[in-house]
Amino acid sequence: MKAGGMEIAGGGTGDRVGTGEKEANDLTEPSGCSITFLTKIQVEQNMNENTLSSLSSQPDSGDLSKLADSSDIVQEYGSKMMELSKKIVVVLLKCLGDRLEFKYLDEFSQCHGYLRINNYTPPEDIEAEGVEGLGMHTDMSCITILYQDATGGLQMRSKEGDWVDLLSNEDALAVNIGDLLQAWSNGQLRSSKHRVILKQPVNRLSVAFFWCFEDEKVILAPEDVVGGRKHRIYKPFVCLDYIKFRENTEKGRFDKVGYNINGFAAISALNYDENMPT
Ligand SMILES: O=C(O)CCC(=O)C(=O)O
Ligand SMILES: [Fe+2]
Repeated sequence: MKAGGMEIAGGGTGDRVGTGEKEANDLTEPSGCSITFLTKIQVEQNMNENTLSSLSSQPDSGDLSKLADSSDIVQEYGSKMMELSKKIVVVLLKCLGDRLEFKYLDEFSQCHGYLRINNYTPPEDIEAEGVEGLGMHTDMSCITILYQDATGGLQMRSKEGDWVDLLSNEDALAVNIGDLLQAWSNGQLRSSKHRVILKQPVNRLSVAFFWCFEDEKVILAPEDVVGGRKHRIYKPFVCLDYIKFRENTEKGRFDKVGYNINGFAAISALNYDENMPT
């Protein structure tokens, strides 16, 4: 589908909101990274009880329209997110091993950024336990940097399987590891399961910045990133193939997370043990 002059993968729960198509509002970063800004979003209606809806179907959502129209602001925000993503990945590489930030930063030099503005409209007669705005999923990115407005509602799933509220703080950004980095790090960095629960009868806005490897990149955990497991738990795969896999299997499945990186690239069912990142 097309929205705002850009093609959008409608209905995906992850981050693939733009295609490789270059459009007028692409920015090329000096480092060789590029960013695609989506100034309008469109997510298929009725994917999730009509709570997550498109910008274009919400002409009265003043804040969102203003944000989308202010392309200078959107571009500046995207550029800052690109810079921040690079800084975050340096920290993550340092955590993975001594001097790995020098050795492997180059692997991320062609990363793209996608910006998605999510607008949630809950029903007026919302019940106390709330309504699901976005079902449990993992992001397909390397990392996602997320802003949520004061309404709150973002929840992370703990290792024990409990949902933990990520309290809203308009001065803070949340950072998620995505599936691509989970695979690249041989599962040492875990892609977080998350969802959105709406508890208040007010519109909710979030801005998600997805930082992703280039489509054609073959993802294979480097030898000294493989870590304590001593063997790779994911077979090599082309980034775009995983994105297509998710798009195909998730259409209409906002509430399912079964089709994740483990299902796509885990080397064998034997790897589905308690140590397997899920
Ligand atoms: O709206 C939120 O807080 C979360 C959005 C999200 O997880 C996503 O767009 O992938
Ligand atoms: Fe997400």
